[in-house]
Amino acid sequence: MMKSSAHLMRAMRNISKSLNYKNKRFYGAASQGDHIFRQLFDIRTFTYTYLIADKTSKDAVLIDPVLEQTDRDESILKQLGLNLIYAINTHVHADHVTGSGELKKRFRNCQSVISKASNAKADIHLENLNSLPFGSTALEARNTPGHTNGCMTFVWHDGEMAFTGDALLIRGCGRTDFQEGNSETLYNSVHSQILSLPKNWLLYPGHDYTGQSVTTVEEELINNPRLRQPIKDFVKFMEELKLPYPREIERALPLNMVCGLQ
Ligand SMILES: N[C@@H](CCC(=O)N[C@@H](CSS)C(=O)NCC(=O)O)C(=O)O
Repeated sequence: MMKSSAHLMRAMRNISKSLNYKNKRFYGAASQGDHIFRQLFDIRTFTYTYLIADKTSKDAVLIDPVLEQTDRDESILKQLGLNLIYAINTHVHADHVTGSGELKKRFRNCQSVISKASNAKADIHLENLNSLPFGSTALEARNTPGHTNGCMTFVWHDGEMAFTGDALLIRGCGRTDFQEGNSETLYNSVHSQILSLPKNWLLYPGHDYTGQSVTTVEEELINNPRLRQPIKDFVKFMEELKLPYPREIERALPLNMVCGLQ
């Protein structure tokens, strides 16, 4: 009996080691340590929204909220007793309308955030390497153009993770055929600003169309079929992608240029 429980403990330790799980690491949801983290999904547009909050100050941020999920986001924030201070957009989305405008109406301390390079209207415009502090932590904003000119990736050093928007998707990347997209620029952004992070850091995408939720720098360096290629092959691959335009592009772009419903 003693032997088998020791065996079980050893096996469990090995499993957590192989998952690289430390108390500090978060996957889909966590509330241990000083922070709360949630990965939320909009099934209609396959969009991920991320909630990060500081447990002590109760200050919270949402990355890439979706308009149609505002009731969900409001409920979670209120149930957890959080103050939403930033509704952050990784870029001007073409496939869905941001929830930023509606969230601002429901949370009076909430400010909309987007990159300066996006040329969109917002309360806060970020430039490369700006820090966005909340509670005792902060997000670092990195310019990662290529999918759009104004795309930003948000690096959360305390969580050892980054939110890549549509620059890097799991085993994929954002399309580069509209909104000033440029595949060479995207390749250089992803390699220099995202895949240069420590290999075990977690990467959370803006969308997933295949049922996956999280990856790591190392996994993408090895397995990303687009980005592990030399740049010239990547550019050719992106030229041949030929995806249909997003269904909601005509509704989404003008509203997202002013950070959602006003
Ligand atoms: N079918 C969806 C849009 C799918 C799409 O184009 N996704 C974009 C991100 S949102 S602009 C993308 O970059 N996809 C890359 C890929 O390889 O799929 C809709 O109609 O909304």
